[in-house]
Amino acid sequence: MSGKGGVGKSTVTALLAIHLARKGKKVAILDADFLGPSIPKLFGLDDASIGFTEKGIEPAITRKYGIKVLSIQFLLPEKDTPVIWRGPMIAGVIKDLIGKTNWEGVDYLLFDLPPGTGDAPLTLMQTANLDGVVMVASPTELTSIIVEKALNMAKMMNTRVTGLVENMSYFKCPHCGVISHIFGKHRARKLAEKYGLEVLAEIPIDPELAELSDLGEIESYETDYFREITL
Ligand SMILES: Nc1ncnc2c1ncn2[C@@H]1O[C@H](COP(=O)(O)OP(=O)(O)OP(=O)(O)O)[C@@H](O)[C@H]1O
Repeated sequence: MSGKGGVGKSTVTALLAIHLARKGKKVAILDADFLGPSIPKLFGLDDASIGFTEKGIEPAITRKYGIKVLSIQFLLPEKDTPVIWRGPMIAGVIKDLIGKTNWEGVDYLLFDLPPGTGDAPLTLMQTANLDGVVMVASPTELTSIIVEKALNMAKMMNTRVTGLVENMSYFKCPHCGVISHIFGKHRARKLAEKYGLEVLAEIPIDPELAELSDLGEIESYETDYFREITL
């Protein structure tokens, strides 16, 4: 989850799923960002369809690492159909998708959430028996109160925070290799210290990552920024 939008939640969810899959784990992603689902696009699954068997909804499968992906996008009549739902509807659909999908054999189920502390994180924290929350933030957001609000939500809901991911943390010049902390240095580390949390990854701004994401080829992104994650 994240306090604000556009900080790279979906990108980080995808990179974390790839990290775990490369370690031999069976991974699934439930795209719970119904209003702005972007997980299918990252994996080139825009035109994917899902199946229905006696075991429930069968998610789409990514090409390279066999990650199971379920998104509301797969259930809409047209790609550009908006989802216009009030809170109780969102909560109901999240519960349905968790309960009625075939997650058999999956070691890790990741949820990509919409930004903020709204209905989707509330529903998951109340009903999904989560192992933890990965908080994603950009350096600029890390000094604002908004990340702390999200951290406090997890605390109030008795949900463990697995750790922080600082996205767009720095930029490494492709010509000379110099690292520039454009938006400030080690902000996640400072916040992690304050809350006794772990920094799971510091991910740079990388045009290659943006391009592969746009092309639906995020599984071809080779660099892994994640440290060992203990759940
Ligand atoms: N580290 C990065 N380097 C380069 N581009 C990035 C990086 N992280 C994210 N982006 C780009 O920034 C944009 C927003 O990322 P993303 O969709 O993952 O954010 P989000 O937090 O999930 O957004 P939303 O709040 O809309 O759900 C995308 O175009 C993505 O490719």
